[in-house]
Formats: sequence, C-alpha cells, structure tokens
Amino acid sequence: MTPELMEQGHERLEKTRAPAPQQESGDRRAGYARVHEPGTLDVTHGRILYLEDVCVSFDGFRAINKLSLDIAPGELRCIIGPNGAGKTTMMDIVTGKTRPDSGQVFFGSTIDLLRHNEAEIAAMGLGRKFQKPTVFEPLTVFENLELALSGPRGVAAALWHRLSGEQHDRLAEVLTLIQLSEERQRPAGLLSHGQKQWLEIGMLLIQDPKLLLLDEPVAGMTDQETERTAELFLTLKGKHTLIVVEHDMGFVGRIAEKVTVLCEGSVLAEGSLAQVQADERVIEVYLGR
Ligand SMILES: Nc1ncnc2c1ncn2[C@@H]1O[C@H](COP(=O)(O)OP(=O)(O)OP(=O)(O)O)[C@@H](O)[C@H]1O
Repeated sequence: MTPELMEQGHERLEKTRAPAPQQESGDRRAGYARVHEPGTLDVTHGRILYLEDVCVSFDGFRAINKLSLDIAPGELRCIIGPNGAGKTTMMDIVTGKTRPDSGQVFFGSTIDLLRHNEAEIAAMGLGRKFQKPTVFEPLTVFENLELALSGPRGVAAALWHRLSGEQHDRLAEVLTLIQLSEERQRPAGLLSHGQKQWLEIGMLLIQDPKLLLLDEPVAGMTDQETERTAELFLTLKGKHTLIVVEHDMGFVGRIAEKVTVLCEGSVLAEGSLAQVQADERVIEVYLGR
C-alpha cells in the first residue's frame, strides 16, 4: 500500500463511514505507488532487471557486497538466503528506498533506476508487496480494488467515478485470479490472512505492474492458502515478472525455476532448487542450519 493510497483510503473512510476508527491490517508502509503510465521499458535485450556490483553499507557494515542479478522478462525468480543475507535491502535498492553506495541498477536496458525516486520507480510499473498485508479493513474487497484502480484521480474521483465497462471487466478478472469473487462485498477485515495477502496482490495486479517484488508472501498462510498462492504465481509468470523472497522451501520448490541464494550481501549460488540445495556452500551457510 502506498502512502498516497493509504491517505486516500483514510480520507474515503472518513467521508463514508465517519466516525468509524481507522484501521489497517499491516503496519509497514510499502514503497510502491500507482502505475500512472507504463513508461518506455525496453526488454529487447532479454532482461527486465539488472544489478551489477551493487554495494551498500550501513554504519560501516557492508549489507550488500558487489551484488549482481539479471532477471529476464516473465521470469519467476526466487531469492532465498539466511537472515541478514541482504534480501530486503536488495528490494529496497530496486524500489528506490535505499540508495546504493556504488553499482548499477537498470530496469530494462535503458532505465537507470538510480536516477529515480520511489514514486517514479513505482509509476514505471514496479510493484512491491511487503510481508504484512496492508488493506483497508473496513472497505469491501471490491472497494479496495476500486481504490487501487482509481489511480491518480484521487479520493473524490474514487468516490464518484463510475467504472467503465473495461474497468469492471478488469476488476472481475483480478477478483477471479485472486479467488475472491465470492468475497467481493465482504469487508477486507473479515478475510483470512491468506485472503488479505491475495487482495493486496490483486491491488497491485490491477495496476498491471511489469515487475512484482514479493517479500515472504506465504508467511503465516495455511497449507491450502500456500498451495493456492503457488497456483496464482504460476499463473502470473510470463505475463508479469516476479521476484519472490521466501523462506518456505516447500513453496519455493513448488514455484521456482531459478533460485538465487544470497549470503552476506552477495550471490552465493544460482540454479534450480535441487542444484542450490546440493551446493556445499549453500548447505553450510543456509540449508544445513
Ligand atoms: N537501515 C539499516 N541500518 C543498519 N543495518 C541495516 C539496515 N538495514 C539492514 N541492515 C543490516 O543489513 C543486513 C541485511 O539485512 P536485510 O534485512 O536486507 O536481510 P534479509 O536477508 O532480508 O534478512 P531476513 O531474512 O531476516 O529478512 C542485516 O545485517 C541488517 O541488520
């Protein structure tokens, strides 16, 4: 959820349901914003995201150390690694939340992300989902998606704007994708944890992101919810590019093509899950813990 969307949602709640208390299910504001225009993303060279020799230090501690990554359009890449490996910091760099000390970060072949701020990066079609769901709990599932769709028109427009047939179709399509069609009129606060996560993913999808960064999407989910999330991600890959940071190896095994293992801010190993699981260095630092 973006700060702007959060603000819009709160204003909307005040107007429609005052004096109901404001609620949100998560406590961390996400660094993405609406996708205003798709921008001129050039993926003709077979890459949608490219990091080279990226370094970041916090108070002298090298959290990201010459990190290089190359993600192809439509790929579903899983990033794993022990606590403190730099996974969150890597996503902070890509989304413009943290500036690296050195290195390159490109979206497609031509967009230098280090020249853009968080809102601009989000507007280019780069969506981020934090671990905790942040949806507007008193609003219905449909209203949450409608608000995400309302984009730059603002709260008043979101309140009074009549959806076009195309927008209705898009909402219905996303509701089906996230398997919440039957819950469309339910307040989001009454959804299960997994359903809230899907709703937030739906709020990103409705903006048609090119690249989605998802931080531990199945943490706290039931086995059934985890399986449904795997199905959703497998459906999304190809159309969208997904980078999934996850500790749940069962889930990673279910969805992964290529897995990148981060350790101490660098890529330790890359390959299929079976390949990295068989890598002695990985076993030592991570899987064998
Ligand atoms: N703002 C900050 N100030 C100081 N140190 C930081 C900051 N952000 C991250 N770090 C440190 O950088 C390292 C990498 O942290 P990061 O959160 O990126 O790891 P992670 O792989 O996401 O871990 P986890 O799996 O536990 O979420 C850690 O040692 C962390 O303490």
